[in-house]
Amino acid sequence: MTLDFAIRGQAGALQIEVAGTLPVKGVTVLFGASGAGKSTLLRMLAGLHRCDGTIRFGDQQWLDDGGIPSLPVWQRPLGMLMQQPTLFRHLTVQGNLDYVLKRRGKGADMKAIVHETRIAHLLDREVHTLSGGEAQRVALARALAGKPAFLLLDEPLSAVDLSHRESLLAMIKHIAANIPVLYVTHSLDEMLLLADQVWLMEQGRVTSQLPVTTALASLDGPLAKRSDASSLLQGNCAHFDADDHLQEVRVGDLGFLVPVSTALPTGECVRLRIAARDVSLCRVLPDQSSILNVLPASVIEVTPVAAGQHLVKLSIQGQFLLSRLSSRSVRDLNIKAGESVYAQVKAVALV
Ligand SMILES: Nc1ncnc2c1ncn2[C@@H]1O[C@H](COP(=O)(O)OP(=O)(O)OP(=O)(O)O)[C@@H](O)[C@H]1O
Repeated sequence: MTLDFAIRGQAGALQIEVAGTLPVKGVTVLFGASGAGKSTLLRMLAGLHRCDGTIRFGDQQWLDDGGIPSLPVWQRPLGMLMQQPTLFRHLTVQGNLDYVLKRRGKGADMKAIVHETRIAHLLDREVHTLSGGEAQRVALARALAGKPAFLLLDEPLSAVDLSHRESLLAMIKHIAANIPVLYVTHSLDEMLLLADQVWLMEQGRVTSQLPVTTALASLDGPLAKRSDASSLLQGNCAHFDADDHLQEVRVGDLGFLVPVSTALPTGECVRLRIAARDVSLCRVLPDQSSILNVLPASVIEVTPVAAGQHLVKLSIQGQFLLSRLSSRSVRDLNIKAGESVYAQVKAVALV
């Protein structure tokens, strides 16, 4: 079942008009400048901000221009997490969960949810005694208790301190394997870890809806223009060299060597994150280099991105890799579309 919508509404002076189909699987990251209308779009979908148009989930009509009253917020099978956890402060953690269970949590496996969100030790606590990270985990558990068909997450890590972000992100990633998520963030790290799709939002409009690998590598898009522009490659784990702690990851016919502390299961599907500034190019295969990953690639596109800097989009086994080079190197090496080169990848990480 998909969530299909074509809605419009007003947020102050900003007119929001968006049509889309939220994929039924994985994480769709909604990305855009501050004030683009991301939070308002989520609130519109949830029924918390007035809008016109249509929203349909399978055969369930949530909003209809034709005059059918819109489905009330609490009847929409959505779980929502805001920047600040919105819990009832006069209730305990258990009280907050019970509140949802009474209304729409019929059949929810609370044992599994409490375990998944690691809040068993918090159930008797008063909400006002929780840390930001703990409160957000309780809010996540409460969202899951309503047995949502979709999760709408609006910068859920912004009130969580750094030390708890990683575990909450891992939790969200795990949950997203079963429940589709629309996720608002400004963070490239979060996008690289979670996103399957990226929707770019500008001034109340969604201007592109792309797979994350394509969005990252779109040279005319906002992600490639960032100084921390990065690529994601999909691969499968192969041999682990226990002596040097290097995990081989096969990307098509090529193997990347990735430093890891422990071996990953052979065949496991992983993502490789490679910053554009960690990729340099050479014309011939260097015969003596400290760089472990030197791989043949072909140039797709070259564009200037900043003073004295060019971005090169490469194809490597049919996937995209970005390289940020000095304009002088681009000129001296005569890097242009269609050329064959070697990409020297200085740093690569598993995400
Ligand atoms: N209830 C409201 N009344 C008036 N203006 C509003 C209202 N809600 C949002 N706005 C305005 O609408 C615009 C979009 O706000 P919104 O919070 O949706 O943007 P955003 O993309 O989520 O931004 P950020 O990334 O900073 O959270 C902003 O200019 C905001 O001030």
